[in-house]
Order: sequence, then structure tokens, then C-alpha cells
Amino acid sequence: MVVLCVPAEVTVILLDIEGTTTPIAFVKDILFPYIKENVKEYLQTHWEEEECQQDVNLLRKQAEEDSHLDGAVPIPAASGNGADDLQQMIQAVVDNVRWQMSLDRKTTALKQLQGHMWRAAFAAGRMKAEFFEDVVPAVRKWREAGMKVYIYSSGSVEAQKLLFGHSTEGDILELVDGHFDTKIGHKVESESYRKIANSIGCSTNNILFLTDVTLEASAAEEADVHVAVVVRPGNAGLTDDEKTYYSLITSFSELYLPSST
Ligand SMILES: CSCCC(=O)C(=O)COP(=O)(O)O
Ligand SMILES: [Mg+2]
Repeated sequence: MVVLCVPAEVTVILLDIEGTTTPIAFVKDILFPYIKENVKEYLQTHWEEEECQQDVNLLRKQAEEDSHLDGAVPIPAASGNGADDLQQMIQAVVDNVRWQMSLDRKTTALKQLQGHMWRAAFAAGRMKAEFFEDVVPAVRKWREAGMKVYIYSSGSVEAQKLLFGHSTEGDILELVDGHFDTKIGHKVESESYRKIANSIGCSTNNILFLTDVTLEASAAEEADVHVAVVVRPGNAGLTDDEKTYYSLITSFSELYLPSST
């Protein structure tokens, strides 16, 4: 088995979710279709609620920022004029969400609404989050060895907690010391990793970030974070240069902590 030795200065392991802890297929075939199929009904049911209105306002702001993009779907300002206007507004939000999802966009606005929509599905037991089988044993071992384990995903913190709280392995939320999402910054920006280190109270070189996306690995590395690229079934392929440049692992069990036995 290939072994990747974790540098002695690393005290924090920062994990991506999709393509790293969790199969991309679970996200693409279960989580995302649930949103596409249920977004209209969800908006109609929850429209009057404050949380839903906050989600719509955030989506509207994002739509304004996106107005220069090809195919962007605007969301009109609320006029408060009648049922037809309301249905038009809901349809605009639905079209905007579907347009963003067709591009797999990682905007905070989209991710916030998705997290709120998944809440009911997880709570009702309609969905259980999938984790690769090596994830839970490895995380337990790292924690026993004194490592802190944090999550950094484009999925909202609320969505992350739903996944860890309702997994096929049971409630594994207690295995995580903390969560970060795009509110701290985007995963392809190195400043995000500096802010994460600052928030945890460590130096960037105390962190090892595991991700499937080389653009994220590159941004983290620029901030002096240690990185390893995770190769999982169903992940996007890597170029030969990427395969040569990055440390690669196919399972968390390939990480060797000098402090553990
Ligand atoms: C954790 S929520 C579900 C996945 C999701 O919406 C997402 O965008 C995952 O992105 P990641 O940064 O974990 O690759
Ligand atoms: Mg990922």
C-alpha cells in the first residue's frame, strides 16, 4: 500500500466533502436531483417564512451580480401585487436555481437554499449521506492521535452538518471539530485558507487539506497549507502533470501520522 507521511508540523486535517469523503455520485444522483425536483413546491410551501425570504433575497442579489453572464436568469424585485405576480416570482427563482445548478455553481446563495431544502429530507429519513468506507475509521484514528478535523466544503455549514448527522454510518457529527463554507471565501482563493487558519488559531502550515479538486489544492498550497489530492471512483481525471506534481491518495488509510502507531 502507498503511504503518505503527514508532516510533523500538521495538527489539523481539513477535509473537502464531495469527491473526498463522499462519492460525487451521491451528490449528483441524490442530493442535486432532490433540489431540482422539489424547489418549486418548497418555495410555494415556505414562501411566507422569514428564512425562505432571506434565501430568495440572497438569490436575487446573486442574480444581479450574474446579470452579465450568458443565460443568467434574473429574479424580479417583489411587487406584492397579486397571485400571478407571486407565481411569476417563484418561477423566476426556480429557473435561476436550475440555471445555477446546470453550471454546478458554488454560490453561497444557492448553497444556502439547498441546505434548507435538504433539512426536511434528512430529518424525515428520506436520505442518508454516503461516506467512503475508509473515512470514519481514519478520522477516528487521527483524532485519537490528537489531530483536529475540520470540514471545508462549498456546501453550506448547515448542509455539512446534515450529512454528518444523518449518514449511512450513523450520526458522525462528533468526529468533526468545526465547519467552514464559502462564507469564509471561495475554495479556489488562497485567502480563504489563511482565514481558516486564523479562525482555528493555527498557522497555515499546521493544516493538511484533502481535496479532489486541484484548483483548490493549488489555492491552499499558495497559502502554505499542505495538500494531498484525493483520487476516488467517479472523480474527474487528473492530467499527467497534476499526477506528478501533487501527493495523491486513494484512501484516507494511506495517510501515515508519525505520532500514531
Ligand atoms: C456538503 S453539501 C453537498 C455537496 C455540495 O453541495 C457541494 O457543493 C460540495 O462541494 P465540495 O466543496 O464539498 O466539493
Ligand atoms: Mg470536492
